[in-house]
Amino acid sequence: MAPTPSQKERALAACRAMSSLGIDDSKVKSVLKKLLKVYDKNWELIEAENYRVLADAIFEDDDNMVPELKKKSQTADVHNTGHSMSSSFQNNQEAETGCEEAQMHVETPQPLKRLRLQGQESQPLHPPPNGSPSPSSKKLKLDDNASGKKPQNKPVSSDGNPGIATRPLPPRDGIVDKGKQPASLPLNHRGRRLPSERVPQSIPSREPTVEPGRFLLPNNQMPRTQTLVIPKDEPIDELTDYEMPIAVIPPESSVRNSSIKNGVAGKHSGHVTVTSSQNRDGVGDEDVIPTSKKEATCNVEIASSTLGEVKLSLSYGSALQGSDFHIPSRDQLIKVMEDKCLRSYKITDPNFSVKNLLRDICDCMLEFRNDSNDDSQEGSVISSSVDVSKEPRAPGTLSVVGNKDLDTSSHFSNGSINVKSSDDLVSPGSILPLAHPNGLSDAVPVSKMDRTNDFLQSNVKKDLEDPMSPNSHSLVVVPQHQLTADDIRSFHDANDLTKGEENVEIPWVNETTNDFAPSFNYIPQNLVFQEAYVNISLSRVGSEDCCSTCMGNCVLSSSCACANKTGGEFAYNAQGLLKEEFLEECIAISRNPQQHLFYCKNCPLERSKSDGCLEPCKGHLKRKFIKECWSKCGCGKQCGNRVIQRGITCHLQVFFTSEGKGWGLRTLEDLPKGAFVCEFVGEILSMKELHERNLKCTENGKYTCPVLLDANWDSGYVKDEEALCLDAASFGNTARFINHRCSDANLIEIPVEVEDPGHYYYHFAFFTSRKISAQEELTWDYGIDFDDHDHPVKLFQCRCGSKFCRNMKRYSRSLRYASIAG
Ligand SMILES: C[S@@+](CC[C@H](N)C(=O)[O-])C[C@H]1O[C@@H](n2cnc3c(N)ncnc32)[C@H](O)[C@@H]1O
Repeated sequence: MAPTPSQKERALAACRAMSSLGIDDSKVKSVLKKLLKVYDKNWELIEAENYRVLADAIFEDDDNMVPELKKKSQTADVHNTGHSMSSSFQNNQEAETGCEEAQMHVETPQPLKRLRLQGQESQPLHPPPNGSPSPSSKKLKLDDNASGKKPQNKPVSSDGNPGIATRPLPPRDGIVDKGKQPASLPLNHRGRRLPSERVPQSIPSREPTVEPGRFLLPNNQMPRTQTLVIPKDEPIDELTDYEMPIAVIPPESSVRNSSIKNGVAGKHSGHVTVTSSQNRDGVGDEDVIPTSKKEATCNVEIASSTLGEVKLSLSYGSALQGSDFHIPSRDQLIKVMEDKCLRSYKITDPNFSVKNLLRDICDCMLEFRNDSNDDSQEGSVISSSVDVSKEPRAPGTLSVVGNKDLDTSSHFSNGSINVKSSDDLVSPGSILPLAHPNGLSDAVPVSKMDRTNDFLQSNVKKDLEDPMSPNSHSLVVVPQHQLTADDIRSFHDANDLTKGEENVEIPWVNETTNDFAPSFNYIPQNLVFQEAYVNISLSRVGSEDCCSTCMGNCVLSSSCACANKTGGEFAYNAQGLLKEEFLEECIAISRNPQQHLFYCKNCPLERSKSDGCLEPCKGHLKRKFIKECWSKCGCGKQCGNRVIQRGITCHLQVFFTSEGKGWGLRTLEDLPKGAFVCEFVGEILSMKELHERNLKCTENGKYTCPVLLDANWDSGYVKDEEALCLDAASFGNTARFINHRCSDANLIEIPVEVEDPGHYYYHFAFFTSRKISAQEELTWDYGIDFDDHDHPVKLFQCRCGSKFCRNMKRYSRSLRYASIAG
């Protein structure tokens, strides 16, 4: 059909727009013709977003030219090949409509779906002029499921994430004895350290340690975590001020052929990754990760530090170190990149440039600066750069460090792009999570940036060795998934999810998925939520409840009033470990609960359900208590009968389990039998409050993580506000990560009386039930009866792996019955 004059004008305008992209008129016209047909002459759609649809169609047509030609030659139908729409477009249409005619009636957005199958997520969306649905926005919607976004493997977490089953209630044989969820403070058996003595110990680890916050891919893929790539043993003081590294763009084929992994060049390839992760001895961890040529990949990292730095780092593996590799000029690089953006990602906006893109990425990241970061110290300037291109062992590394005012116009020489970076110093403190713009990899590098203009070796070393150095601010891993406001608010420092609340740092790592540690508020001590009555007063501590006449270390004496309350003997020996006999008794009670149950006449748990019909008590475990010395005692703070009060002293790590249990807790050091690990800390709730929370669980998906403090419910009528539990779902400590294991768990929970002689409120402390090796996961038996579907907390399918697994038995039993019945 002959175009009307206005159509002609529009066609000319389209040709002009496309010619600015280097596309010739004949090509434009042929594709335009098809588009008009498909869009029923809806020019607005074609003109929208600077002829984006048209450009898409042309590029796709080009992309498919070769297969199309092949196909046509096979079918001996070669005419019009150069003028057809993309073969995939056409083939799709043909498949869907069956004939050319039908294409005319296809709804306008439909072709767009096909036209934008790849990499369109990040393209700007502008509504079309006539207010009709934007092709791109429509496309985004349509492609939601096909966007290639990696589905997030949601961790099972007790903090309210779906899939988290919490709550261990009492168990065995239908008897409710305790419910629990992990959380809490780790203390060490040798826990002599005072809270004030926050001197870190070195963390012995036998296995390759995983840096805090690092995400590692399974199957021996390379760790994503990386830091400044600094050549080992390489004189860093030769690095040029302000020069930003860069260099090496691998041949197109190399990039294309390499799967995007988080390769970090290692010893074998001559690369060394130095991270700022440090243990408490202040010794910087160095992770030298070898990578084979086969594994050589490109790796994209984006990170920021509390100093307001933004670092973009592109690195390439060893395969690129061939003799024919050369560093391109900046102009070459930018031209190739812009061409690639145009061709591969269909970015047709004339305002687009790679430089702007880099600047925008840095700006976006800096937008995440929080309030504390805004308290910048005036006058301080960070300008740092590393010219990695000078580093013979790390050729292939392209890094851009950006600050607020990224100056991409800086000089360029000898194959390096130099970026001046500067920003006001940001007060140290919080670490900012940042969004990852390209979803390539989630590395979390940690880097030490010198405050002065030089990135001198001496300074680097100093920073790496001194965790208190003002420059020792870790950059943060940027996970692949989009961060929610919740993520950002609750982001946990990978080096210490306790946020400094404990005597020791407790890092977290995820070697399995891209998820952050769950969000919750870390509290080192139990806190009353609202209604719970916790009566801690000195006047309630009678002379029989304290050893006011003692001096020094009670454990060295034969007995005292406090020991009397623990059954006549101290529970701890002189080394601060549980005495064997005491521990074995506790273990026996836990493993044979049926023989140690009591039944309340008026069970607070049943009462809390308040559904008008009071069910009989299902039973609670009668436990052995430890009575520790406290403020009214005459002994000193160093008394050996004050173990759990000192808090966590052993080195623990939160990690993402590979067995489908979500996050878990493990020890980083060998622990002897009877050692205190941590206390279960959470909000202190009345049973009624717990019940109300549980009712809301199904609505908000946030499951409680409770432990009943029911060990004293046999003492008579327990008032509602005195029947307590601890919920660690929102406020808790490290113990909230301890997973359940049926029967042969390596931790045992023991009630400890410190402040309240009444035993309505007590501490719920975890001790090792056997020797535990470094790297072993810590577990305890929640006491769950997996057949009891009546208790208020969601059950989970147990993956404890124990041969005594109660859930597994039930499962296999039901299978057996099923097969008999069948
Ligand atoms: C207190 S939380 C423990 C930490 C939890 N894994 C997380 O990711 O936050 C208890 C929850 O962990 C999971 N869990 C604990 N032990 C488990 C086990 N043996 N098998 C499967 N899931 C388990 C369940 O979802 C349970 O509700």
